[in-house]
Amino acid sequence: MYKKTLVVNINEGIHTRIAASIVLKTSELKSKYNINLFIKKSNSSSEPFAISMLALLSLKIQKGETIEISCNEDSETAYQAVNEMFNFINFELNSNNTMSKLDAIIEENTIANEQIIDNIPVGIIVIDSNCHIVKINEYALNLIDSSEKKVYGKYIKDIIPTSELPSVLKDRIHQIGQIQHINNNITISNRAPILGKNNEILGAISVFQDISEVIGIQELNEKFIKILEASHDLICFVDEHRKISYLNPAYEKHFNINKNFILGMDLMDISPNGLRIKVFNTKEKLEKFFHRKDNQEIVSTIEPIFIDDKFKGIISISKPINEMKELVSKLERSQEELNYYRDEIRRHSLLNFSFKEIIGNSGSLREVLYIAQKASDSTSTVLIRGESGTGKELIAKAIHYNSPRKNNTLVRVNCAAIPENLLESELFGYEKGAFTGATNSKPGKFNLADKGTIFLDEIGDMPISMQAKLLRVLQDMEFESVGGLKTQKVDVRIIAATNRDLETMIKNGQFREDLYYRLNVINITLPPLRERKEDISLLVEHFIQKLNTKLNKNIKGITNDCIIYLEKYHWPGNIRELENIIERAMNMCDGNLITLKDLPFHIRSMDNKDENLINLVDGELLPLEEYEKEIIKIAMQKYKSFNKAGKALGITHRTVSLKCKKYGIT
Ligand SMILES: Nc1ncnc2c1ncn2[C@@H]1O[C@H](COP(=O)(O)OP(=O)(O)OP(=O)(O)O)[C@@H](O)[C@H]1O
Repeated sequence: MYKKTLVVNINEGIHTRIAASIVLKTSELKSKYNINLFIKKSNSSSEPFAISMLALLSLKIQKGETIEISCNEDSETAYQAVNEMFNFINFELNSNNTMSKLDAIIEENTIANEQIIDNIPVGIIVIDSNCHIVKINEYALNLIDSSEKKVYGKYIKDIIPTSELPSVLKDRIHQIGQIQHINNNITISNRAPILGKNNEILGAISVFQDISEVIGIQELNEKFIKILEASHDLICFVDEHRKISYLNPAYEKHFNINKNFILGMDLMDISPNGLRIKVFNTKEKLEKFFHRKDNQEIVSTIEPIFIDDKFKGIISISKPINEMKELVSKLERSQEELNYYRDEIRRHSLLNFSFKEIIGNSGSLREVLYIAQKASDSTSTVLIRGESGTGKELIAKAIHYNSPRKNNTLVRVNCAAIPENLLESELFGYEKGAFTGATNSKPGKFNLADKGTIFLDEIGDMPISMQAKLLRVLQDMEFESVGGLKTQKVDVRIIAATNRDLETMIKNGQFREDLYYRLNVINITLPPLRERKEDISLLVEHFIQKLNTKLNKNIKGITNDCIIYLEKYHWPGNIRELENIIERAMNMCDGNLITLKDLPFHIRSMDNKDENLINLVDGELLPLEEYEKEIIKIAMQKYKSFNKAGKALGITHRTVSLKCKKYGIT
């Protein structure tokens, strides 16, 4: 490459006529030496431009600036061509440097053109025949967020990678209305080649406009239409010329009309006395107005539309009242149901969770209730033992709902009912993706019981592997969910229950001893019903009352014979069994008193006659007082008066009364 620098000494710099002289000289030298010449400002980092009017004018070379003339060959002819151009500028142009009046007019014209291009509200980019940017206006610079200095002389694709101008140069074909993405904006562009007098290619021009906003508005419009079409309200637009311009499908359907016959019609011709015409004329909004239209009751809101203070028509939105009435009555019905269930739940919670609902007057039950009431005030772990059906769950609920935690949750986990492989995730929860099917994370029972109580029912059936994990929670109140890395801390009160013989299970290695001691802080053992038969008559009375509501019956009581038989029975299923037998008897009962025939056969067939007067308990005799208590009770149940009972037993009524007091017989 051969190059030479010189200082421009022309008073007005390289203005239009000078640029034209240089271009003319360049084409002379091209025909003489068949060589291309290039020019650039010496201090500029951009590539040299092939000499052309566009390039020279874009460089805006001023007096005193140093320029570099070059040729991309290193030959003798290149040397001569560069030197001739150097001499031409240095000696001919630099010395002959005054601007004529004609030059001034041409220059003014060029400047005016430039200003027009800069102020036009579209983007303009011009490239020369080498794809270098030679003109870019303000609009385009704003769009690409750059400055003239950074882009002039640069290869177009380095500045706008999506530019199609190089292909316009190559193919010499106009491109019209092309969508182009520039710097996150959507533009529409026209592109054209710039051809010289002899049809030679001088460059290419792109004129474009940012239409991002237009596209955004179009999208918004489409979404808006979708909303209108999906709405159940009856919607109608009337434009500023009083023509119907839109009806939504709900409107068409409700009034059974086809929009194609209505759209474009004058509102005056369709509904000359309606509310819409009124709002159209007065331009005053009508809100929630009840009226009749086509014999149907509807409620409408009709509003004038103003855009930039200009009246653009009206919109009416209506709802048929029948539909609303239906909705309101549905809502009222749901509300009633809700109130009913709310009351039921409240009633249930009051009924079920008070100690008063635990029936029985026997010493053993009173002892249990005393401990349970004390346990309510404490936060210590409670272990409730007792045969199936003795009321363990009832006691657990009573403890929770009488404790300071009563406003938080009581969560029951039946350890025997949950499969071993699910128990851990049930208790401690799991994280999303912890196992196949875990599409969402789920909290465990311990999370749900935070600040409340967890009731671990059938704890004796908990698999030994889980017992270790449970022990950790009992010790530290800490655990990790399945698949979770974070240790979670909770504040949970533990009540456990079982009907299993934990001590034997420990001996057999089926229950952890350490867990047993952790659980067994407050021990409540519920006596089986056969050991507190004195509670049977009270329980029977309680169940009759409770079940009358459930069964919609009005049973008043039970005969004494029945009670005697019920007390003789050994109750393997305890209170649950008694409750079931009373429910059955109430179903069998024809009158309002349960009699022997209503009891199941296995109870009423228990024959007294073959038995001894006194039954031995496990082959052992009981203390005399126990028998005395039993006899007095039976007598009082049968005769209901101290006198009569005394007569039957051969003792005074006073003795009967004293014995009743002694043994707590009411
Ligand atoms: N003292 C009581 N007073 C009134 N009802 C009771 C009493 N004890 C138990 N019941 C009733 O007996 C039924 C069985 O009670 P519960 O479910 O509490 O027994 P459980 O010992 O937990 O039984 P399981 O070990 O089989 O789970 C329930 O309907 C309960 O309301």
